[in-house]
Amino acid sequence: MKKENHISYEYFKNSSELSDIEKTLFDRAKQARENAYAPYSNFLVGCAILLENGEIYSGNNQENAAFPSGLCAERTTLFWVAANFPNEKIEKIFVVGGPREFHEKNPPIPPCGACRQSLIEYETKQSQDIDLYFSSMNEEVVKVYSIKDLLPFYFDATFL
Ligand SMILES: O=c1ccn([C@H]2C[C@H](O)[C@@H](CO)O2)c(=O)[nH]1
Ligand SMILES: [Zn+2]
Repeated sequence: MKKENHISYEYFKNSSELSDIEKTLFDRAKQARENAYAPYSNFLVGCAILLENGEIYSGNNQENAAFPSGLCAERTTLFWVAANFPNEKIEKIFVVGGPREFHEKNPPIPPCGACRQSLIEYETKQSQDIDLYFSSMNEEVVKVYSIKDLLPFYFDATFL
């Protein structure tokens, strides 16, 4: 039996199409990207997280001379938020990435597989979907309505 799994997502040609809170998140993620510690890849990523209490927290990728010891912007920010506000639900996450020397053609940067798995953990835990936006510096934005849409057949605690 063949089955299909489709996802819906939103595409913004330019950030001017975003709502005010979305623009704020985009700005915060871009600011955080400036402080990324990425001397090895020169690929800078910023992330901003909106909690249900209205607070916004941001972070960026942190690399290491021992390459696998570094961490992506999404998990750096997510783990800090989860460590400090374990009971606040996450409403929206905005990710902005691209090479240090940015080119107009650089596409929106989606979270890597490991980050998708970590993000799923917290979406499942809070029993509320998270809007995830990802963009490049050229202002094109993709929005998905749940982390689950980025990770079909995801593994979570229900299997344990
Ligand atoms: O969505 C992504 C993709 C990559 N990176 C980081 C990891 C590494 O530091 C650099 C190059 O992969 O970008 C992120 O932070 N988030
Ligand atoms: Zn990642």
